[in-house]
Amino acid sequence: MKTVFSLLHSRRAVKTELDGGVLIEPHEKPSRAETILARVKGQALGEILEPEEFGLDPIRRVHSADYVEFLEHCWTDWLAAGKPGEAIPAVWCGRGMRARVPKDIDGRLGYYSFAAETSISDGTWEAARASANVALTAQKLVAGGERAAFALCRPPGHHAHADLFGGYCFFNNAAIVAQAFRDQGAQRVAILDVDFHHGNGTQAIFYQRRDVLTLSLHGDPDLVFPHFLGFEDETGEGEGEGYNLNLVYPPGTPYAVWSQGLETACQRIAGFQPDALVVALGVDTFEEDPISFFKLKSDDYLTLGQRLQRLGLPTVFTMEGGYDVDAIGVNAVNVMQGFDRG
Ligand SMILES: NCCCCCC(=O)NO
Ligand SMILES: [Zn+2]
Repeated sequence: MKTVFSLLHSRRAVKTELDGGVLIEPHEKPSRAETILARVKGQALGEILEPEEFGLDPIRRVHSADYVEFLEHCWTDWLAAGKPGEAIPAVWCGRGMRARVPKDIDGRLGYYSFAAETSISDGTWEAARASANVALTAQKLVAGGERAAFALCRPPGHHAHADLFGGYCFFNNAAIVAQAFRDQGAQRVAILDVDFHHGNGTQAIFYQRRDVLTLSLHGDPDLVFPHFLGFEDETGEGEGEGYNLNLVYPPGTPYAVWSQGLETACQRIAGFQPDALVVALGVDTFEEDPISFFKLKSDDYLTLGQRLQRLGLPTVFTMEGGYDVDAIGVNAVNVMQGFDRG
């Protein structure tokens, strides 16, 4: 399987993540991508390509123009306001307030985000743009005939809404890929999110649409991020009713249980008969992940890859979460090797 990777991921090197009331070293750090890349090379998974430049149009097919504009200028606006630290949202449009875009950078940070753990600093814009280019390059490979491709994206994307960042995500790479398939003539696309956390952004982007089926297996939002979306009664709206599936699991869930949900999702995908499949691949489902509570083991990712291959669909993998850096390379590449072996 070919991998797409950009060294520009390393421009995303914030020093802070708000966690438990303190600023910690971010879990979403450059060594995650470097470790996965080393494993891709060590396992001779396949050719490694740099991304092509696709510009802002494919991004704006998913994200609002004002949100993209905000992200491009956020850091310089923050500096111009004389702020001493990294850009962290601290005020939001609470219930009963007015959802309008303020002029002030503090107000705009809150307007365009849903969580405070995702700091912004110099280079975040460049890295997020490169991550979307990585995903679009993988999509182009698959649209061009490759059975599958691995978009080694960093920063991740599945929490990003059309005009909201959060959960370490800025551009929703999986959604951008799905929309690119649709814009190139695919009638139906499925997005399967196997990250530990609910793909709230992906769900929201396609919630009223029936051309893109969104499915997510994840930790109970009553207990974990993103807390305010991802419950099993969210099945789509209007035209999209019946085209969203959430499967929620408790602490300690092992592969034996999680894989039953995977099977349910795979059967739903098969019934939808998509022209392409996008897999939002987080491996924070791993038993040792520092911020999650499932109990998948490294070999389970081989089995996961094999099951996905059996769907028989052109497939783009977009890298999402996974924070046990020692294991992330083995776990992520196991999915690809399981897929390749079929
Ligand atoms: N306390 C913030 C947790 C953000 C979750 C990021 C993630 O892995 N999403 O898939
Ligand atoms: Zn996650």
